[in-house]
Amino acid sequence: MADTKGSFAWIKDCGCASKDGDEDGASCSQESSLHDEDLDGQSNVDSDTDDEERSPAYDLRRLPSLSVRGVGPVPLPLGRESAAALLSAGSPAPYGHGLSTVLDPEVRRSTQLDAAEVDVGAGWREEELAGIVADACAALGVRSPSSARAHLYKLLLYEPGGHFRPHRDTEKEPGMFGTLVVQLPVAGGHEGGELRVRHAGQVRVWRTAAGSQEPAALQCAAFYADCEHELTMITSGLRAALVFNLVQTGPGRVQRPPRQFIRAANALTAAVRAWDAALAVPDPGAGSKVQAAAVRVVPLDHQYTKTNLSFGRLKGRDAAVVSLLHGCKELGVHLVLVHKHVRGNVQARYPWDHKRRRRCEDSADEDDSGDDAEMDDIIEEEVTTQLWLSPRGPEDEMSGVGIELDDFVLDDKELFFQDPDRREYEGYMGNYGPTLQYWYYSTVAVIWPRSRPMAVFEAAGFSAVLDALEWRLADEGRQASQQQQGTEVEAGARDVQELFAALIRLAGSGFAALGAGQIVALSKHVFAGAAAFRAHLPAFCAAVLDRPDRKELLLALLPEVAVAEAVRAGEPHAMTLAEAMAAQLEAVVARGPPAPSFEQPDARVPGYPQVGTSLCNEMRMQ
Ligand SMILES: O=C(O)CCC(=O)C(=O)O
Ligand SMILES: [Fe+2]
Repeated sequence: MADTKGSFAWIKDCGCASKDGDEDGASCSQESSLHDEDLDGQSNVDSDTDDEERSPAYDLRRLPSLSVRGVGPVPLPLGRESAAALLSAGSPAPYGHGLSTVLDPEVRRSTQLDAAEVDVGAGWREEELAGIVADACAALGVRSPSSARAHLYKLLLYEPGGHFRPHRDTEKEPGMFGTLVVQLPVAGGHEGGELRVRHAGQVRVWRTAAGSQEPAALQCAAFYADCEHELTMITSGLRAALVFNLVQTGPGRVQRPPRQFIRAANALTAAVRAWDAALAVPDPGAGSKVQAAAVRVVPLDHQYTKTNLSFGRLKGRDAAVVSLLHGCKELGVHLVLVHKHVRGNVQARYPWDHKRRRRCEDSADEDDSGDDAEMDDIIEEEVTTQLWLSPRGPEDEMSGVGIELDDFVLDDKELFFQDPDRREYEGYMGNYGPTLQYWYYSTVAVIWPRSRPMAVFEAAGFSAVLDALEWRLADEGRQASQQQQGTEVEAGARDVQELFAALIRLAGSGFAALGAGQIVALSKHVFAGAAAFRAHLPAFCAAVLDRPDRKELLLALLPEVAVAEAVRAGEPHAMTLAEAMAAQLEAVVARGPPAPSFEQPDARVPGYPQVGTSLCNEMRMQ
């Protein structure tokens, strides 16, 4: 299964000889400079990495023939003089903060040279780098490695104190899916500097100092750009690294499931058929709408953005899982970006919080950064879907569907991690206490039995189905005016019927269960829609007449164009509604005219208060 598993980070060390007695317990052997750690810090070597550890190390590869504009050729390993020249040619490296880039040595301290200044040599790029990229792609589980390229982004230099706090890399160019770091040999090497890559509760650690003194060694790491990573402090020496964007070129192709998945694919098909069959049998005991819904949500491992989400460009394990789902003919699949936004009050952690507040206001130096603030009460929380993607492309119609996807997650898995992906703190503002905002991002595959094409709308509820129905009907009109081909029109008509059937199912015991607004909205379809809708007319009218809110409903329904026309044409069911309305009016008339009243309780007559007062009094004509 080697080509179906995807690791989130790949680290290729130098392969130099093992040394005993390394300070932090790690030797620079291949086995020990690569670690997986659980989040609690327990280290355990990942047995999956055996293969890569046996393959040729990069000290067998040629070093780049580095040349830097304004500095000239830079021999490797990097000597003291070239290092000084590079440091003075470079500039402090900023980091991305929201839409801007910010210089803050607390967050990032290193010197950078832009790709445009640096030449690694065409030969090295085409041969050695291409090999490194191929290895990285194999280890990361990239499904079409032949279209992956590494584009140089920066040359980075870290002096003692250099570091980069935990962050995720933004997509710096279209198709970017990961980052490749190639560490260059520097005379004397460096101490400190662990690259720690976190993903889905796991951490992979590269002790970059191990082997950094090897004169001909390249050490590399690659990771998916959405994985949080950090470089801990360099404590001595100098670290030099080329950072590349890993990019997929060309359009990603929707993948077929790997051959090893045949058994899983068969099992999936059988499971979907059983699911579909179970849905066809109404089960009054099934209770929750979630159980009965024909939709399930499969959370993906990685995060994606509107620009890089694509069936053909999924990362690691996600690619295999989605190819399996998409390969199942019985299933419909969409990829969906889901965001959760939470705003809340900040936990008051100190009994003297009020004093703290005053001190914050008084002193500009006081730390009100909120770095250690925690949320207390939630003021508002909202889960939204940002993009629905089918294998054909974005499905705009779906983006407005207010479906609570977190209700439908397979195996009751959590859709969002406990830690937010983004947080924003707002300190004390006037009379308001500090607030925190959290954003959580998740990408999911939404699946449903293909025999129920409207399952997502149905799971979202009555209004979603009704909106979809009206949208389709309007679309049908547009298609008819554009003289669309027969099969498309048929497919549209099928969708409309399917939606209407979903509406009736959602009404549960029938129209009686619907809200008044929903009844009015439906009336035009049952009175003037396609034959399949009109078949429901008797049940619809009977339900209206049976309802306790019959009086208001009739008042709202009879002026509706479709209903009024049916009455004018003498349609029998419409006539029962009109007659019921007439009976109600007769009852009102029989009670005689109401006593007219001229009460004006809010009357104000400026300058003539006594007139105003008398208008406010009860003034009935007897
Ligand atoms: O220096 C490294 O190894 C990592 C650098 C990094 O994370 C970045 O440039 O975004
Ligand atoms: Fe980074």
